[in-house]
Amino acid sequence: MNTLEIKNLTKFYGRTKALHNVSFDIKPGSILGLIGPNGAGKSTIMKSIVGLTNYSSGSILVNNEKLKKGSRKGLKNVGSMIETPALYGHMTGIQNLKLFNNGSTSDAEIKQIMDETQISSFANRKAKNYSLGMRQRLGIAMALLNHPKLLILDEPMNGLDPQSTHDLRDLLLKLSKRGISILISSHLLDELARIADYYVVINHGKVVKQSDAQSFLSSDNAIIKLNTSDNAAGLKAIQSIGLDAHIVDRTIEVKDKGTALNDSLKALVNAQININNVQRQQEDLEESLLNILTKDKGDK
Ligand SMILES: Nc1ncnc2c1ncn2[C@@H]1O[C@H](COP(=O)(O)OP(=O)(O)OP(=O)(O)O)[C@@H](O)[C@H]1O
Repeated sequence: MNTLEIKNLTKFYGRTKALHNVSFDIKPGSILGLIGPNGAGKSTIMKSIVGLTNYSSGSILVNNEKLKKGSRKGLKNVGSMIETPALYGHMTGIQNLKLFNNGSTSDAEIKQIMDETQISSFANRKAKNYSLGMRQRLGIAMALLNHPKLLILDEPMNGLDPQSTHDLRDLLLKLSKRGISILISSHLLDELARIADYYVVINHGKVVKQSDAQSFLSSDNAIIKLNTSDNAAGLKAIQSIGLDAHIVDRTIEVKDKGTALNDSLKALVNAQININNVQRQQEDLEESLLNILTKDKGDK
């Protein structure tokens, strides 16, 4: 059973179509990174799940239970922090936490959540005096109340310093190992790449790609970098067998497809060019995303 199933979610803001037939699932204990440019529709998906906005059509199931549009019923298993957390500024962090406890979280569990999100040192101060990072951490603590099976976090690393970002990453990995599923959006793609098991790429309200993290990054976009005794002649030899190659920063770069590595090496040996260095460079998440978005533009 999937923790979350979104099917054909479509949303109009007035006449603007913000989401168009969006479908994806999250399995128990997995972390799904929702990525895409500004205005792509990530927050709208998250808000639709937690009933902060009414979607126009489609369905959302949490633990096989279909959510009613605009209703919070069925959300007992969902903890969320979307945009800036909704805090009562005149109340302290602990008071805010206790207010959002529906009674199912014991004091000992609240203490554990405070320790895990590292808010104990400022939990007795009024929330209106918190920095952005403190607000984020309290927001995450609130999302962890009431034993969620699904966590929805919109840009949770916003405003966090490097140490807090690192700690949040560890916490999210720990939670996923406990079986909690996580839907997370972030513009910090390097950070996301360290935790996500699965990615869904949204562009102009549509899912343009979804895949597990491993195949997302090992898709046909790796590059072979070759340094040889004569790069100009080497490039010619590699291009002559039909491979896509260029010289970048005094290195021959070959698009890694199929048997490109073997074929390039053979071509160099046949042309009697010495190979000084060979590297295979995997594309990172940011490059993958840019490639997908560029391709999506080209398809239009
Ligand atoms: N309340 C609203 N009224 C009208 N249009 C809206 C509203 N909220 C969002 N939109 C539009 O819906 C589209 C999707 O916005 P959304 O906030 O979901 O994008 P996002 O991917 O979360 O972007 P960002 O990365 O900037 O947070 C955008 O075109 C946006 O202008």
